[in-house]
Amino acid sequence: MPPTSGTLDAFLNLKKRKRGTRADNEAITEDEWTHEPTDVKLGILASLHPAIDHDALLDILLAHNGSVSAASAAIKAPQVLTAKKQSNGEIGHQKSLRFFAAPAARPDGSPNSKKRTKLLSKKGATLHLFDPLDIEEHTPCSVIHNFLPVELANGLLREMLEEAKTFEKITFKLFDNVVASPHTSSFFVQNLEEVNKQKREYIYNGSQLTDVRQLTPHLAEVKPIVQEAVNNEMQRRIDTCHNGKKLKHQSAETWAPNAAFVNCYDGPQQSVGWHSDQMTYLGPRAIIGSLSLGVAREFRVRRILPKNGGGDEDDPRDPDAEGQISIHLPHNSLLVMHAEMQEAWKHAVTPAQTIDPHPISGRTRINITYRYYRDSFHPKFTPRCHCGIATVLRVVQRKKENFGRYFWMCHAGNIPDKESCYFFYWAEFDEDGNPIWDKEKYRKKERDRQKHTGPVADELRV
Ligand SMILES: O=C(O)CCC(=O)C(=O)O
Ligand SMILES: [Fe+2]
Repeated sequence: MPPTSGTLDAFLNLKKRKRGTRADNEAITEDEWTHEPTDVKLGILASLHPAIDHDALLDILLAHNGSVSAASAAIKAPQVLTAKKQSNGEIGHQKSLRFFAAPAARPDGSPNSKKRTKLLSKKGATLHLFDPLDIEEHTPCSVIHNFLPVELANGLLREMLEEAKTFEKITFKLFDNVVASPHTSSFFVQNLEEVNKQKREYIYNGSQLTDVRQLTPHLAEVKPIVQEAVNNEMQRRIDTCHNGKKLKHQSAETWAPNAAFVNCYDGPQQSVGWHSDQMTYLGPRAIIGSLSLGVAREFRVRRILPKNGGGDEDDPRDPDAEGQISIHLPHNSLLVMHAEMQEAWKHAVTPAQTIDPHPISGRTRINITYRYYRDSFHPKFTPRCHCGIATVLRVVQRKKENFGRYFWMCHAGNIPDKESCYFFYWAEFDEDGNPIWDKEKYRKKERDRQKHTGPVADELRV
């Protein structure tokens, strides 16, 4: 999610100031910002370059000695080019794929099972995809348009618009500050018992959720339809892309969603920054069924390019390093994020300059991600850190060394006023992604950790 300032208010005030005085892309003078703290500078940079990772923005800012204008100029320079908006600001039209594609291996790097093409979406270019065949060929996603019967889709949209009136922005800690996501959301589970369990037993970004709701009638009605479609899509992907063999650590179970995370984007500027979805409770190789309703928006994906520390390759922090792919998601489309996605790709909903209003929702887009919380990933089974909190499951994405390896780590770095205890434990899974707990190794790790008082362990620097 994009960074904002030290306090949200400060950030919003700065944004107002900025909006009131200049257009978003207009040059900024350094004098104004020199004495602002880093997080405020980051907020300014984020508002000028909303498509760039907050980690990358911080790195770029630091590389330019904290100068907002120098960092912004560097981002605009061709070598750190960001998402390209079409000059007219409208959602792009399909470019000829022949221009971008040539025969080669599959985009996720796994062996070919049928003749495929390699995307030539280059640094600095965004490839806009509308056609489900292109989407499944060039990304780890598949899309079904006109997914639900019209009345059901419209009914669900109306129901979610009503619910969204009381959605809130998620707050989280970023660089020692509490900031808010640039859209609103809420979390829905099967029944009251699950609501209470979610509130008491699960931790997100270091804290418990306060807004957890029961699936509404339409959310519940649509769930089995999504379940069936996602399982079919999963199998089809395994057959067509992986020679009939699921990925290592991909669950062999039926995908059976038991939660829905609902996002509301009210207007073209609301967005979600580059991220991979949390796998802590879903397990490795998670699959997510994502339903889009209302205004069509762009869902962008990009492959993560890990770095080996050499610095002689393309900058992996650059969101455009291998080009972004924009998947256009109209009302009533189901996007399946397949097992290849969360570990090795990031996704975002970038701000739009203009949108075509939807007859029911006006400028608003609703997105529902159905998720399968697996029993074996309940926090009562996963490692606890020194802070006494169940740990978060992550995967090495930034370094070539250990790329794709999973680990459990302390959440507390995300909690305001709390320091991380730097707990770190390599995660092990069986072929189907079930956790393997080597109790002896875990106890030894515990003893070692308790002795550990020094700086962050090297293995933490992922
Ligand atoms: O709105 C979308 O399409 C994506 C939302 C998302 O990435 C998320 O909820 O994690
Ligand atoms: Fe996501």
